[in-house]
Amino acid sequence: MSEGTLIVYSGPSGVGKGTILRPYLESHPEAVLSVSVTTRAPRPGETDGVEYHFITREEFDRLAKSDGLLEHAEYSGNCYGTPRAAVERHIAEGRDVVLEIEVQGAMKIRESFPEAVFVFILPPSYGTLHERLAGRGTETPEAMEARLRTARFELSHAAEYDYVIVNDDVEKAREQLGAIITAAKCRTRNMKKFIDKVCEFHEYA
Ligand SMILES: Nc1ncnc2c1ncn2[C@@H]1O[C@H](COP(=O)(O)OP(=O)(O)OP(=O)(O)O)[C@@H](O)[C@H]1O
Ligand SMILES: Nc1nc2c(ncn2[C@@H]2O[C@H](COP(=O)(O)O)[C@@H](O)[C@H]2O)c(=O)[nH]1
Repeated sequence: MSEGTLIVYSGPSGVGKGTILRPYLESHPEAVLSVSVTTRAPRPGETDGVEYHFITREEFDRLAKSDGLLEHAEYSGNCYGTPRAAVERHIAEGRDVVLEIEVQGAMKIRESFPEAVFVFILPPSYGTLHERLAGRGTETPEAMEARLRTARFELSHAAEYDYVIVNDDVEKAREQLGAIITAAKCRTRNMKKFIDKVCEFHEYA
């Protein structure tokens, strides 16, 4: 069995990452979204263990110290991290794993998993990003300002990703994401074990 593909998926808050990704996950049961741990409070409608594992700062520090996180970062005053065990298990089982994480964490994954595929979602403009975040209505005005400030830093790192999708049209962006993941899964570096096995078979056939 070939290993699954690790997909690192980033973009500023409110750009539409969740909106684009959700249907992909629904129609690709072989792909899983890693459920991060966070110290931020749940938003209305969020459930512990579904969108995030909501934990205290003490629990977060313990996990980070015991090497239980693949990466972690601070974002807008809260801590976020990717639980290591579930990701490693899914990849070994041949499942694709999506990490929806911010830029600092993505750069750490780049060092530890250079074979991962890195996708960044861009808004058509900064003004549109503002409108979408405001339209979602989940943030206080202060939190929204902080997220928009962070967005400038994140946008300055977009060119370091393998692929960039401009989310000016949800359907088009969804198609592009599907095409990128399909192509990434065929890369020789993801298929190396499989290729080696086929070559071995031919030697002895
Ligand atoms: N192409 C689009 N055109 C118009 N509105 C959009 C588009 N894509 C997403 N939206 C809207 O923008 C808002 C933010 O989208 P979403 O919650 O998916 O962003 P996000 O990047 O996942 O944010 P966060 O990182 O904060 O969770 C939502 O209200 C969504 O309906
Ligand atoms: N470095 C990490 N970033 C993460 C992780 N889980 C989520 N995130 C990113 O944080 C921001 C804010 O998320 P929100 O749910 O509060 O809007 C967003 O960019 C997420 O992609 C993680 O495990 N590590």
